[in-house]
Amino acid sequence: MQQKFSIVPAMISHSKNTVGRSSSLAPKGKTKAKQRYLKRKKERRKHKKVQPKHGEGTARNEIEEDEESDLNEDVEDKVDVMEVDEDHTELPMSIEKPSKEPRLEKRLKKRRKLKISPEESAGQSIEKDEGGAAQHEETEYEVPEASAPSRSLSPAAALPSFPLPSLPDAPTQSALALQGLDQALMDAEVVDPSIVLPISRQGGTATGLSEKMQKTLQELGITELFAVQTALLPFLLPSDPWQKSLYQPYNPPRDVCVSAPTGSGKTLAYAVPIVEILSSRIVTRLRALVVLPTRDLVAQVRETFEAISKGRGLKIGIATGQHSFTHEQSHLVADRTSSLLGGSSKVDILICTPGRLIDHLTGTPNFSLQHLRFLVIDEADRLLAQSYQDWLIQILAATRPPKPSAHYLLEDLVKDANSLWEKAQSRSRARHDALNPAFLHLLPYPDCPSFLPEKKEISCQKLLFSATLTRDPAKLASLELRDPKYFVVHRTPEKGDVLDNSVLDVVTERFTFPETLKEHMIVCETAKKPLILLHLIHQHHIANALIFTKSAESTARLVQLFDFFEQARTSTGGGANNRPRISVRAYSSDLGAAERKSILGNFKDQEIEILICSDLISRGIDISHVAHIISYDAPIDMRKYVHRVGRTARAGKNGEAWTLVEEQEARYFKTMVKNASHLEKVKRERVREQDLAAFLPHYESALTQLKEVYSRQ
Ligand SMILES: Nc1ncnc2c1ncn2[C@@H]1O[C@H](COP(=O)(O)OP(=O)(O)OP(=O)(O)O)[C@@H](O)[C@H]1O
Repeated sequence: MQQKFSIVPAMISHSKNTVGRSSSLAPKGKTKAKQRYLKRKKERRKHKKVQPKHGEGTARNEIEEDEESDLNEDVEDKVDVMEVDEDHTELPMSIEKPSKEPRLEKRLKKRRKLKISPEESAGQSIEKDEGGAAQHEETEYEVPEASAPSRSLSPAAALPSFPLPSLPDAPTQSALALQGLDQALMDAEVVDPSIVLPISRQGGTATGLSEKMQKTLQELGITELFAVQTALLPFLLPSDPWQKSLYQPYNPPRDVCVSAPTGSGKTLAYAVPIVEILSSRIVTRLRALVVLPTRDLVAQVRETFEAISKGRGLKIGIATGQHSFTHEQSHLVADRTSSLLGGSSKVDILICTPGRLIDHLTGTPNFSLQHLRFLVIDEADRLLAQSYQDWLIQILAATRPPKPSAHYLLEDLVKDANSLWEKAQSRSRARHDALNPAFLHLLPYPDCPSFLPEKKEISCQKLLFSATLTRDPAKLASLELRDPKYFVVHRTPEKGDVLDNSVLDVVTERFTFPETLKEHMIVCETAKKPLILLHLIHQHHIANALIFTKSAESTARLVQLFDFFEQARTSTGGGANNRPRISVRAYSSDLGAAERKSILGNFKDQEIEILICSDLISRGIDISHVAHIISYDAPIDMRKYVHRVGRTARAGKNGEAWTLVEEQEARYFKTMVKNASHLEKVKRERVREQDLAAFLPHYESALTQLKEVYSRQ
């Protein structure tokens, strides 16, 4: 009995403030469990007395057995205490310390330590009733595993053994990628990039193009349609003339998302149908809006539109912030003085950057998007990542008719007669001409109810394009696409490809690269990178190249070093080869818009051989003679890599891409490319020390000069 009580303080002694009555109460209140326990104990004692006769138990064994039995008792005591507690019998508060068995006491002390819960260790006392429950839980888990089987008297079934917990198999990468994916993307039409379709002037039906357009394209040297165009033109220009009509309020067109490699002709894929459809318009309204991320791209796309819309009478405008706001306003809107509910546009097609577009939406009177038939978002993934003034939300709101205000007027009539009067006044002052049918309820007189099931859906068709289209469901949802149709221009799977699902490849960023592109990488020491770049350019006679750095600052520094090197090289007779001094210029956001335009013009005219640039022109820019791309600073993600290298090998031309990878970046870069299943396409090149030797003297002289310049600054 003493042993039984000796265990109780072990469970509660750490809680000095526990409330309880005298110990004499506990033995008296024998429960059935206690009686069972005492019976078992008796049996065990009997059994022990018998044991020495059979075994050769030493004194030590006896002690161990004793301890074991104590432990078993300990366990059972705890069970008893639990039962006592369940019966709401309070535990004894003061218990005598056991006078014998120091080893057991040691073990108990150890266990006491283990039993201290975090709250208690923080000095909190536990109320006995509440703490009791907590202790029960502890007690159950504290039973040492080894001692569990020794409860020989418990029935085996009382201790069911459960299988060990095991982790389920992780879902495959492809399963994860497809989770939450838009069904429309899963049902995408996959287009083989090698498909071409001749533009024949006789059989116009194959391409759906008008005679006029075929003639224009052929004059531009375009004799066949590229893959993305063969898929998109029939979709946007169906043979049914009704579906080609300017507005389709009863059968609004489906929205379109296109993922196609760099240089595959996406611009013409949307520009041609827009020009074809808008050509039937009679009055000028803003009917096509093309949003692009940079001014340079706006200028480029404008050239394309102007080239293919010759003789159509369509007016094309741009808004990029390059000119003053009033200048732009005067080019976009005909009448800014009177209030026109239908807006007043001077252009049919507007190509713009999102920031400037929002400025006009909010600050230019009579600038309206209610007549939009096409909303094009090119480089969609880049633009959707940009949240400037919630540009997308504002644009979409401007294309939608405001909610009919009939109820509103009635309710407001009661609430605020004054404001209603003002509204009615301002509307009646506004001229109502040119209202889109879906906006007719803006008129100050009531909307006549009709028995005809008249739909008033807007006919604005959204067209999204990118070489690295987003799969982000949230971003796609923000576009409020109407029954979207996806086109994915993707290489057909090669033998041995693990994944042969093109859509899966797109969503897992296994992008398609131009067939005509050759890729290399050079792993090098950071300190030797500039020297290796110079060697590369001279060794491979590189010209018509874009060299990408990580920032405008790096661009400026590298250009200066390059200039000093060329100066040193040519002043001593040409150095390693007799190549005349290479003309190199910087192109980054550090330069003003006019200077950038002029530099880009000079590069296009091949007056500048090499352009060292930041990622400002890594997207979309189309310069046909670019033969080499050098990533002086390795790109940090696959999308950036795709767009950089995509500035060459465009429209079926050959091109080479080089990436200089610093030793410490090599692992990251290789993993990135490997994850895109592209590593085998990137050939590793090695540069030997002796190859660099010829460039070293001029390089060192250039470095010294550069240091001087920077120390002066
Ligand atoms: N059918 C065609 N035949 C010949 N050249 C074409 C054809 N379609 C487009 N091109 C030319 O291909 C080049 C690349 O086209 P475009 O700039 O539209 O590519 P992209 O797919 O938009 O590339 P990126 O994703 O890099 O912006 C342009 O110079 C364009 O004039």
